[in-house]
Amino acid sequence: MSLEINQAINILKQHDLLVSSVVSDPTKSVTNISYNSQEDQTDGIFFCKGTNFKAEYLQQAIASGAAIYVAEKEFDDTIDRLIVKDVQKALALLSAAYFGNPENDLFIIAFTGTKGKTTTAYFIYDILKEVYPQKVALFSTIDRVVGPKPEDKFKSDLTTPESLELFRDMRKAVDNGMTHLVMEVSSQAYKKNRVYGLTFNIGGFLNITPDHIGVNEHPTYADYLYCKKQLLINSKINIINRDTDDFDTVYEAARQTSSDADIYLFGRDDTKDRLDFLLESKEATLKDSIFSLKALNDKASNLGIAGDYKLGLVGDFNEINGTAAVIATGLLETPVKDIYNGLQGAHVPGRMEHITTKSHGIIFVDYAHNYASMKALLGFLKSEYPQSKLKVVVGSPGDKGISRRAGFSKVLTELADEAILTTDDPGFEEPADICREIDKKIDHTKVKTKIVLDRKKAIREMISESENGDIIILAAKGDDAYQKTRGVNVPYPTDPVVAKAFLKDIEGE
Ligand SMILES: CC(=O)N[C@H]1[C@@H](OP(=O)(O)OP(=O)(O)OC[C@H]2O[C@@H](n3ccc(=O)[nH]c3=O)[C@H](O)[C@@H]2O)O[C@H](CO)[C@@H](O)[C@@H]1O[C@H](C)C(=O)N[C@@H](C)C(=O)N[C@H](CCC(=O)O)C(=O)O
Ligand SMILES: Nc1ncnc2c1ncn2[C@@H]1O[C@H](COP(=O)(O)OP(=O)(O)OP(=O)(O)O)[C@@H](O)[C@H]1O
Repeated sequence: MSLEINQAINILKQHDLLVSSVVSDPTKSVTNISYNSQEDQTDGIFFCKGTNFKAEYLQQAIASGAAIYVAEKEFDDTIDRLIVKDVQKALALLSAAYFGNPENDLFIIAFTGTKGKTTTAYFIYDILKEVYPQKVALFSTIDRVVGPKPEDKFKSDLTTPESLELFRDMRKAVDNGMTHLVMEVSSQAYKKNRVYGLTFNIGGFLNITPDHIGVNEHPTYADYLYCKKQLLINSKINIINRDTDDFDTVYEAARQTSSDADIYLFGRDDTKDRLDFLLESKEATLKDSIFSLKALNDKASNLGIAGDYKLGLVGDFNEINGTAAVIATGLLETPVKDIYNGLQGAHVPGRMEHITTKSHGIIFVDYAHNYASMKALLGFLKSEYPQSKLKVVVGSPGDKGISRRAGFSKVLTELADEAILTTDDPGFEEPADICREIDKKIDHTKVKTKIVLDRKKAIREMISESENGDIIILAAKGDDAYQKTRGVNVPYPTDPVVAKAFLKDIEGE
């Protein structure tokens, strides 16, 4: 991979990002790209970016071979440099060019939403794999898949990677023969310009509720919404949940760059205007749910996807994600039988996984980790199993999503019977303080609670204290295999592994 400095300058000029440049030989090409001084920089272009960036990092980069740097201010006047208005935007544009614009060789489907991005991305991935085996890439919060071999699948660090890694992994995907990419786009991705300059073939909007608001994320809900809606402004075809909050704002964003013919609206309420697909729940059991999709106009009928679908994942919210996936894959003219089969067999690690026990009720492991998702989850379980006690093991992270704590107090009071409050990624906060903060706003006349900080112990206690008829919900951590504690990812076996190991001890195979 390489990038000629002339080309870099032209790209920056086209986007009105270049402030000044000092370049000895513009025909020279760099053969390395990095924003981390700890990496090799031989003949490379180095980006000075980040809130915690220090001038000494550039000196390290120069010492290890950087040929030119890109920054928002002059840190050093001894080597070539491009001074830009926005280094994150520059990083995205120049990374795309450096890696040979792999985005042009991929059909990219991207989804955003406060909740359901990962689930919808896996649904689409599992459906498309039926039609394009070994040709579908996935960039999700859980895994990144850039090729068909086992080593082409690895754990993600972010929901949407930094632009350099994004284009690097797209390049790998294209070189590995991938033709389609399904990805999640977080609001932070737009806030940090990780996807700057990228146009998506299909962009989907699932929902928005207040979340990710705080010092390290979005200053206000308005900023969160602004960032989230950017996905639709940057997508050719749009799929929107008609029932989302702030629908008018979201729809207007789609209309900025797409005509009505390229905007597909789905929802559960047929009295709402402009609806293309009506979603109706038909049947739900402990293991699966059946929903139907009705086409309400010619545009929708033309996709040929109306009918019944079965999901191997319960939760009425998953029918919303499933519908979005059916429409997205329908737009690719995927045969209905493949959509049906892919959806029926879809599996999302840590999302509504259920574990049956012999005499301790049913255990659900789910990633629900704010008021809206927990309300959807507990509300669904309550309506399906009105006679059962809902017993929740949950914690809330430190250093971020502070509003989730009050959200948990509220939703546990509204819907749970018992709760054990425990540790979940405490970061630099004391987990006991976080649990107490949740506990003090719970109405204890409605729900019985206790605090058990050791998460494994909390899970074991809840299982020991439950019997058939009870529903245990291990919430908010999904398949996470670590506890983020004081800057370190402390290994943790995952909730399902802890639960299954304990059941084996007390119930045998
Ligand atoms: C607050 C924030 O968004 N930070 C992101 C950002 O960090 P940054 O650019 O400010 O970098 P920094 O951590 O301040 O470090 C400074 C710079 O010095 C460099 N450095 C550092 C040390 C050294 O020795 N040499 C060196 O060159 C680093 O490489 C970096 O470029 O860019 C980094 C990637 O380059 C991200 O990893 C990082 O995400 C943080 C860790 C994070 O967790 N962000 C969360 C909030 C996030 O983005 N979440 C969303 C999901 C939200 C949702 O669920 O919807 C996501 O997309 O994952
Ligand atoms: N459409 C939806 N509406 C409300 N809640 C949902 C929806 N889809 C999933 N959930 C709930 O949210 C949890 C997280 O789902 P998922 O991982 O798919 O969302 P996400 O948008 O990727 O979340 P995050 O950004 O927090 O990683 C699920 O475990 C489920 O409890």
